[in-house]
Amino acid sequence: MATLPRPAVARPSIAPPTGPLPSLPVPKKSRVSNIGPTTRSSSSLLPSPATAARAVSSSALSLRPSPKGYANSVTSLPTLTTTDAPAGPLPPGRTLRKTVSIGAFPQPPKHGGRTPSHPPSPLSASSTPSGDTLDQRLSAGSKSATPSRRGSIKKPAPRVSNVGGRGLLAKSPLAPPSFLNGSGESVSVANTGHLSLPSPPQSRTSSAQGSYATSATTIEDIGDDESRGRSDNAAGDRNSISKDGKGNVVVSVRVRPDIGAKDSKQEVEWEINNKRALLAYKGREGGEFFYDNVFDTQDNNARVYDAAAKRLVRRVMEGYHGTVFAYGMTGTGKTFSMQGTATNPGVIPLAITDIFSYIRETPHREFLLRVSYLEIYNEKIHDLLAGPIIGMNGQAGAQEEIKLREDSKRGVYATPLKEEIVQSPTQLLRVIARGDNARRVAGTQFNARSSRSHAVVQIVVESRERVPGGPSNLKDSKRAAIAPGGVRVSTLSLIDLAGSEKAAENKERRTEGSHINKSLLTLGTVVARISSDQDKATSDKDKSSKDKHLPYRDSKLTRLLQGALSGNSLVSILCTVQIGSSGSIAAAHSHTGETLNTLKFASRAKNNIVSHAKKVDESLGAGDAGSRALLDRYRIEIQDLRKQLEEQHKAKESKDPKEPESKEEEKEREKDEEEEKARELEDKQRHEEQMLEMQLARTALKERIEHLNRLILSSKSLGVNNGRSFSAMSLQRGSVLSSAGDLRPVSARSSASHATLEVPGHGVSQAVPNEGSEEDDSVGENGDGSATQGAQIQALQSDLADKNRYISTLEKRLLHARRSSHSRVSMSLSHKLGGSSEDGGLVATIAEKDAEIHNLRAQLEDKEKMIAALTSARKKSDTAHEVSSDSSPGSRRTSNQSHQRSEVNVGSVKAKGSPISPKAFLATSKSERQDRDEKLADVTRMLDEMISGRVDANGVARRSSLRPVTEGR
Ligand SMILES: Nc1ncnc2c1ncn2[C@@H]1O[C@H](COP(=O)(O)OP(=O)(O)OP(=O)(O)O)[C@@H](O)[C@H]1O
Repeated sequence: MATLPRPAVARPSIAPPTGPLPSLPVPKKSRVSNIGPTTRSSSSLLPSPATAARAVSSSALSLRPSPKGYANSVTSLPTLTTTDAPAGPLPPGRTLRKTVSIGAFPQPPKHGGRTPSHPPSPLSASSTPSGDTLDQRLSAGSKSATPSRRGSIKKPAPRVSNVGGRGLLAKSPLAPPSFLNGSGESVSVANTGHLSLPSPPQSRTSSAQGSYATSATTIEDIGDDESRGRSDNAAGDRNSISKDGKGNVVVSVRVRPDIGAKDSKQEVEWEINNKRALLAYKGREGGEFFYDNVFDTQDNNARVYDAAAKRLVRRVMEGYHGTVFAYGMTGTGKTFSMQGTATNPGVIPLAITDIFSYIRETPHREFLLRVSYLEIYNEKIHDLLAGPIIGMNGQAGAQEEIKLREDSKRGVYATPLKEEIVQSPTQLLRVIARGDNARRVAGTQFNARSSRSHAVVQIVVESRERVPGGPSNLKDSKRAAIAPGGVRVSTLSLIDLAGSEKAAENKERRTEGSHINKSLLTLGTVVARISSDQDKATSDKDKSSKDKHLPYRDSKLTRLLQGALSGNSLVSILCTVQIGSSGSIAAAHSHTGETLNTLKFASRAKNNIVSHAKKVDESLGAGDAGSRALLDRYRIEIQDLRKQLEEQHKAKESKDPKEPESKEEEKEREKDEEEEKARELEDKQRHEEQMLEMQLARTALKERIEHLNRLILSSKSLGVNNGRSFSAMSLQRGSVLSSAGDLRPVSARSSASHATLEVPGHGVSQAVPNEGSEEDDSVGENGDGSATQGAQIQALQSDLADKNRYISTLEKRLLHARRSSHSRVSMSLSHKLGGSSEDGGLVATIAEKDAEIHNLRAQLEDKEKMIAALTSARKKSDTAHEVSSDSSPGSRRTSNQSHQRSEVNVGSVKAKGSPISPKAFLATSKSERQDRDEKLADVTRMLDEMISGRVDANGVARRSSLRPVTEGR
């Protein structure tokens, strides 16, 4: 069993599209080697560089009438003659690179339900059920590895009746999957550094045939290739492009090998001269047909591509619209030429290789590629990339109808059509292979896998100048995002037409055939009517009026090709024929007729179609053309996103999501702390105020106590130890005596002595010294205790009342101060008191002060008791005095007078006067005086003890109140 052919270098990776671009061979060099001396030595029919040069320069050839028969039958077709250019030697070793390049290309998948006529992809070998297929592929691979024109010649595969592919070819689940993974899955699109584009949407719906926005003029960018240092041997010398635009249309004829032909006579009648690009029929309707290229049966696809499409593809990359289509009878090799095989890739995969090679060779521009794939089947357009439509019931549903529309900018386009953005050759091939799988094919009389539809691959190429310095320079504005130049949007259309055929026996095939034939007939009609006078001198208005008379609308095919046929596009037409035919003579004769028709079509196309394709305008991101350019959209979107990112970054820098929170928290905390401090301060102030108030209260209490103490001391001094007190009492006594009416100065002295008590806040009568009171003094000093004691008690009661009022006033002030202070700081105080040692200390202080106040009050009460005791003693003394005086009227009177005095005259002895005369007082018995003295001594002792806290005030008023003595009594 043969082994798989191994290329010299690794095949392109079929890794996911997100991976880096695979290492691609350089197709130009590879394919150039195909026409090198080594290859050419194998056969005289091998193409040479000279042939290639001649082929491309054919547009500059002179036209002359054909001397042979075909010119007679088709008089309108001129015969082209040319002169071969000298062949130049090719560098050795290119054969190997060429083989690698071709062999590295994947095979567009075919349905597994049929016997493939093309060798399948070697990468699908493991799943290929047919060993023959594998052999075929290996055979093809071997041939490819040894470049030879024989490599492309093989026996046509036996026909297989197959039905499937949308009802034509059954797509068996066991069908070998394409190595391109053309299973209809969406191709993921990822960033690619090569394209320098962001990850775009995977696909989008857009037009297919748009972008024909420029008016047809002659090519004006001569020298583009030279500026790149590239030469295009296969496509020919750019100088061969005539100014009349004929160089923009390349018509080639490819002869399919027919190894199984039984009628050798057929081949004898034909002359195929690829050097001269001549195809001559020596039969009855014979003639010579000259084209831009004639490929014989041993020319492989690479040769075809180099000569017929390579230059066009390059021009598309430069900004021209280009259309390549294969035309010919069924089974003559259109699909073979367009798609090729794994070992003999056709125009489409080679173009894809070239596209990405061009991108690599053009670092100063950035590109975006999107691809769509449609077919026209029975005059209906179907999207081959849309995938199966699943209806509500889970079954296949109908695809949305695709219509052709036209506008002045985009020309004729199909919509809605899915477009997929591709970023690598593999990805692009996968997408196309997926469309191939969806294409309708069926077995016919002449082709086991006949294309039953016209298939149109459209690759939209967007490109723009790269901005120096990278995308960072595109920060300023949207306008800057598309600066310095606009975006070119050009379209490469690669079309594999269905083949014309005779009426088939199968009704379905007949229906298909009728549509195919009708559309091809329309195409022929349009091509036949296109005047070769359509040159650049023709105005657009005249041209459009002419277009209106052409039957483009008679078929969707011609409608879709209108832009290309009317001159807005570079055009390359590859007509395929088969010379010789197996079968009967009649069939062979019919076949020859079809071949001649194809040749006639090619000749008309060659002569009539004139393209004045012009490099498309670069859109500046505005208008319809600009709006179609995804490159602009993405760039602007990138710009916007970048701006947003920068703004977010700036915002983040200025206000870090975490920092602001922490700052806010910190501020909050600081605020709280400040508030706390303020509260603490307020609390402190309140404390201080409280302390101040307490201090004030304490001071007031102290003052009151001191006052009371003074008062007590005075009371003591009156009757106990203090001689001076007695002196004072004597004064008091004197006053008492004076109050009796006889001793006026006593009153005055009494007042004076009373004033010495210094009772605050009490109106004191001015002391009037009485010089004549000596007697009174002596009386007092001598123990006139009775009158003196009552006066003392009265004075004490008066003072006590004053003191109580004073205390009451102080208490009121304290209470008021507390209330006002409490109203200011009560709230903050409540926060601060809890817990702190300072607060605890404060509380303790307050408690201490309260206790102190309590003690003071207790002392005050004791003193009140003392006063009460004094009062009681006085009463006893009075009672005793009354008892003693009851025996004499004088004494009773004195008692009455005294009682009357005590009741009425409390504060002013002087006012009432003393009813007791000193004599009466002195008349008291000695024993009584002694008794009084004893009692007075007892009272004095008791007072001393009470003051010192040793005596319990039994039976006296409680301590709980600070009532004035007068009230308490
Ligand atoms: N140049 C060629 N060399 C070798 N085999 C060829 C060549 N051209 C065509 N064939 C073979 O002929 C068969 C028919 O070719 P193909 O399917 O490409 O014809 P077609 O023109 O596309 O037919 P249809 O119009 O019915 O689709 C295929 O098996 C293909 O491999």
